Amino acid sequence: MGEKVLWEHGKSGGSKFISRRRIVYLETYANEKGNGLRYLQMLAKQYPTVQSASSEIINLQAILNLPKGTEHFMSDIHGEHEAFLHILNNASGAIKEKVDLLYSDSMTKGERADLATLIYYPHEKLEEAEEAAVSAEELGNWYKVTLNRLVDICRLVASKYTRSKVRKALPQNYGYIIDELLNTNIGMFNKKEYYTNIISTIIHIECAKDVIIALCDTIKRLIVDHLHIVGDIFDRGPRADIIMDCLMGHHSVDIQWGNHDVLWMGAATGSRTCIATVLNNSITYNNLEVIETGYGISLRPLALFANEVYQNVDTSCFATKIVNNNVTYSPKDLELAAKMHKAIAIIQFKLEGQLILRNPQFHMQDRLLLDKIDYKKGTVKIDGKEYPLSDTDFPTVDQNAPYLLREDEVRLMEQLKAGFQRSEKLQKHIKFLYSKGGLYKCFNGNLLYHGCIPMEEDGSFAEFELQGEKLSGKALMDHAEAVARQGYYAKGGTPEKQFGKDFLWFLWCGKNSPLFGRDKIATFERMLVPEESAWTETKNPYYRHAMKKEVCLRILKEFGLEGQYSHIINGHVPVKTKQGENPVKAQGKLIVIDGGFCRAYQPTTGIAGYTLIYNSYGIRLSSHEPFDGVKDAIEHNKDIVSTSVVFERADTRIKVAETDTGELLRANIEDLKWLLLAYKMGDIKENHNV
Ligand SMILES: O=P(O)(O)OC[C@H]1O[C@](O)(COP(=O)(O)O)[C@@H](O)[C@@H]1O
Ligand SMILES: [Mn+2]
Repeated sequence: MGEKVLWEHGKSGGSKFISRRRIVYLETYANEKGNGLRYLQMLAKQYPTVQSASSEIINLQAILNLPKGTEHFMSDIHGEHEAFLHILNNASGAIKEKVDLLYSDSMTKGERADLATLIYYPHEKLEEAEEAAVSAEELGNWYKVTLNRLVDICRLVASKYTRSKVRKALPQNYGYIIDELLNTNIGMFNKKEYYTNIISTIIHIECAKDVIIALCDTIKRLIVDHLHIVGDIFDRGPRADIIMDCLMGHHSVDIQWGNHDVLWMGAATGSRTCIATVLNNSITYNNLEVIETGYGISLRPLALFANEVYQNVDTSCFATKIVNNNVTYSPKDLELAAKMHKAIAIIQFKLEGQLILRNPQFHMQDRLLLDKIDYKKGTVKIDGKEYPLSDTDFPTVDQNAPYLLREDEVRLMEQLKAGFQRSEKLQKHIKFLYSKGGLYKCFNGNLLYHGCIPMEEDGSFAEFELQGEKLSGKALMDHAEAVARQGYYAKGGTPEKQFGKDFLWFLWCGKNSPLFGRDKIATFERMLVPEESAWTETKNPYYRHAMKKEVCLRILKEFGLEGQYSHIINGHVPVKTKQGENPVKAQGKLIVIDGGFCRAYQPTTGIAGYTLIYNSYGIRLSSHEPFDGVKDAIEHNKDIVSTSVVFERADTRIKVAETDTGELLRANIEDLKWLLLAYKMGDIKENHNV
């Protein structure tokens, strides 16, 4: 746009020039923006005077020069709410870093760890301090020292934001006091007494604890500007619902859906296939709490059905996996869980078969296994090869119509479906996943996705035919996301809704789906075929090709990203650190940050996984030790951030101007300048009465 010329010339003024400016303004602005004037009129409602528009320009221009806000990346949380909250609290080591920065000379290592833990868990640590103090005086002194320290840390983390942004982030309670404390420099003339007086009054009127909590919350709120979740919030671990609640309360977050998340999205929208699979996954880990307590979905119908239909049936192949040794289950509990597990798994296999048969375009006919069972021989034929089965006692399977649900199974699924659809909490969480989530995200030069960009053997982008259209690369991701949305938002009972629901299941485990990235899901084999070679799930060629820098550059380019500071940030695949695997691949272009929160996988990975921090100094990768619970973390001041490596350092401190927000702010500044011109031209009148 001719904006630059316009403003340079503007300096000289003159009536002749005014008319030229007016022509340029009408031509360029109205033509380029279409309805430009109407847009400016709307903008004028927010900035009704020359003065307000000018102030905003100055404000935005100043923000461009501030350091870039910190981004925090987490992935593959898998229901481990305690570990997740812990890493969110300590911002992958970023809080400890600030404590060390300020106090490494004046406090011991242990004291600093104690202070950091207070910031993570203020309620618990305050109780501890209260109990430890021998007198009110000692406690008062502790409050005083702690309040001063927390204000210093808070001031440090607030220093890279505008005062207005900090003010908006302050908690309602005590926000005004914290604002005063943050902005009072005790070195300033006349202010020392004022400052110390605020602190002593806080202690005197017995609200030190509340102010400490408010300060700790403010530090945690300001330390990270934006959170990215690279998928797989759900399944395996105990309470994904608590994680979702926490994300909903977060000030700024985006989510790239993982295969486990879309499965839950499908279940919430009423796909019976997804519901059966969600239940199978949960019962596999004997984790019914998330369903019953978290989402208030009663499993009584399933328990009754399983007890009746699977009363005298062999369920030895369906014993649940117990990962958390702190919980003990009675043999009766375990027996019932195995029956429920078998009942729902068989329903799942039937419904999957129906879905595959009605969607030949998914090319998943090789997963139709219930009709490949030879009950006499006790075998199943998979890809033309016969395998012995460890169980053929399937009382509800009709050999002549193996994919048909029995009437009691239909009734059961209707009850369960109603439970999923009527769970207010689940529906709220899934809506949130739709509003904050997507299949991928381009953010400040990085490309984030959970699984893969499907590829052919030769490394070219794999083509999928979806609803008559051949799609690959970015177009595939965009289309797939649109269909995933259709599954939730299309009108019930329509073919669009049905296809959308089926497609959510396809995204979960479909052949080479961008979220799953494997040629098949071997749930059937893992449960029923003892021969382990049948369990192999072959990864999409992407996982081989993406190890090369040039391939990553090609992927980034496909998504419109290039340059030294662009990376792919991937989840989904646990990094086997124990076997010497490095999360940084393709000469630094690909970072795999499976958070490794999942306890079941920790013995294989060797550590609990990785998270990423991207601040104004560059990118830092943190590795984590397994989390042993909040109690242990508090008692031993555990950070669980074992090592933190700077993986890429910026040459100079990165400013907001260089970020996506910077681009947006520049566009806003430009619009506001046009608005100023419109005021000056008289096309829009100022309004001083607001
Ligand atoms: O180890 P589990 O919980 O039995 O799950 C195994 C299944 O999970 C999957 O790995 C998918 O989950 P991820 O997205 O976490 O990898 C399947 O490929 C596999 O069949
Ligand atoms: Mn995954």
